[in-house]
Amino acid sequence: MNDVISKTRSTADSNTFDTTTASLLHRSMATPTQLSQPNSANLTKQTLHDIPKDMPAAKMQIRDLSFYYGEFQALKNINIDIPDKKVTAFIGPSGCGKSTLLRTFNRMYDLYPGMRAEGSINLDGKNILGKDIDVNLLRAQVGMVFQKPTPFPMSIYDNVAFGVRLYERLSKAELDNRVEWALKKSALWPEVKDKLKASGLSLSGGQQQRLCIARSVATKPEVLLLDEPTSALDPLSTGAIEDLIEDLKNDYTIAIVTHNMQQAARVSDYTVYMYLGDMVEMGETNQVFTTPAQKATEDYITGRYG
Ligand SMILES: Nc1ncnc2c1ncn2[C@@H]1O[C@H](COP(=O)(O)OP(=O)(O)OP(=O)(O)O)[C@@H](O)[C@H]1O
Repeated sequence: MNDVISKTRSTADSNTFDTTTASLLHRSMATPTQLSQPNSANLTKQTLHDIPKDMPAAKMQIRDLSFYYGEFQALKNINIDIPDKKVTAFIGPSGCGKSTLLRTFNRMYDLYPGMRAEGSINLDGKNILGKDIDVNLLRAQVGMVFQKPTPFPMSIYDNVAFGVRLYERLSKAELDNRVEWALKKSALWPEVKDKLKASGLSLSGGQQQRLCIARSVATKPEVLLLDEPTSALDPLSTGAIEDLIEDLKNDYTIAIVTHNMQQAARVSDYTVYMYLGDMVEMGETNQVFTTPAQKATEDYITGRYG
């Protein structure tokens, strides 16, 4: 697919994509979150050696990653492996840097002046923080779904076809197939197949979020980033998205930020606990939730934090 993207990207209207993405991001990044006050300060500093030894093959390797909003350091020397075709959940108190970390995985911060990352993030062995990286191509490889459903003001069909049209040249029949495929992958097809020309904005919140997931998977990314994807949804829609995540991990490497401990426990294979910009603990979800290595992790997941 990368070849296809490389060949067609130069002819695509990438400005349209960037402008739309930028306005979406502006909405999601504009309000800095309040820093939480600690009550569990005795953390053992995480080091590279603390990455679990028996991890499956890593799709992404994050090494000594620091991130700055101007002078403020939001991420401090993070070292994590993101396992291939697994779900990795990021948990931690408000303001600990979960969303910031997720946004480094496809360099969303590039759209904003004064933000910078140091260290390296290797995607299949290539450092995506390098100057030579085509960020449009990167964002096709690493798709993102935001907290609030953000369908574009266009038809359901066009929402899903949007990114595909930017990066690939498909015939009408091929595009129809891709749209149907993505809507089926996102468990939305039965509900929208008879109204593909209706506005994406006419769907319910839960349907809109599945539409956004369809839009992301339509370009066939390798990694899917989900930033609190169900926080604005009712329990039924949340259940549908969680089932979907379970299904999608057969094909994609998924990183999810969630405030919902039960959700992290339900959907993820690995869990990362973060605190004030540090990665405190990473392990198999079952281990992190039952026998956390750090007292701070235990306090947080048992609700004794804060
Ligand atoms: N656009 C920004 N400009 C300046 N500082 C920011 C910006 N976005 C986030 N921050 C700061 O960076 C730190 C990490 O924020 P981030 O949003 O990544 O935390 P989070 O763990 O995702 O929080 P939440 O769970 O509340 O969404 C916080 O101290 C926050 O105030």
